[in-house]
Amino acid sequence: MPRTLDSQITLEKTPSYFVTSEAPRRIASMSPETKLIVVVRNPVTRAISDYTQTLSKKPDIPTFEELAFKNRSTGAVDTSWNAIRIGMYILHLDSWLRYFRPTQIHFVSGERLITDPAGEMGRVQDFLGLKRIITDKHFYFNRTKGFPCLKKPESSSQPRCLGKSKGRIHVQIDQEVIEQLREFYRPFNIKFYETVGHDFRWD
Ligand SMILES: Nc1ncnc2c1ncn2[C@@H]1O[C@H](COP(=O)(O)OS(=O)(=O)O)[C@@H](OP(=O)(O)O)[C@H]1O
Repeated sequence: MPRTLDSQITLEKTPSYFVTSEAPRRIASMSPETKLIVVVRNPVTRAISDYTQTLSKKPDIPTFEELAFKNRSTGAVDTSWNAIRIGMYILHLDSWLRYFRPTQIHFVSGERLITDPAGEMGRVQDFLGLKRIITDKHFYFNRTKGFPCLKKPESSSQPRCLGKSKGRIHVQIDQEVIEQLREFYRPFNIKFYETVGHDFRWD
């Protein structure tokens, strides 16, 4: 990590930290007062998004249904498949809570990050103890992209949207499969809401 002045904070982003079992201990031993930010979205949508991304790189993989279930007729979900396992947020959170206080962890709603980016960024800034500099005026909704974009990032006078790999069209999944996965995730989601004290309304 780079050194910082007292007036600065260092931000580092690695999506896999949250689901890496050794990460909490290592980060806590480096800096126990670290603040952690995790973006979470409906785990069913997350799994489909994850699969869509993998499929775009490896078109020959089995279908989503084949990977998601150990046994489709009994509805036994394959929790060893990463796309499924990552969305069992409460299991991962439990490992972090062995090393960090709940107040050190902030969860961003992936859904609200799209519908209300300024609101979500406002809460992130509050969590980091920063003045609310990023507000509504920094975002606009780009109809072509179908997502909010930044009006003017610091380094440029041009508007900036996220790249093509963010916000791609998901593969179509049978409604029945979606329902089975919703059922599967419900108890994990409920425990997660109780632990973080916020209902993300995925159920
Ligand atoms: N403003 C804006 N523009 C584009 N995309 C946005 C935005 N805000 C959130 N999202 C959602 O971010 C999802 C991709 O983020 P990931 O964390 O999955 O990306 S990655 O794993 O680092 O590739 C991506 O998921 P998919 O829609 O499933 O592709 C988006 O829904």
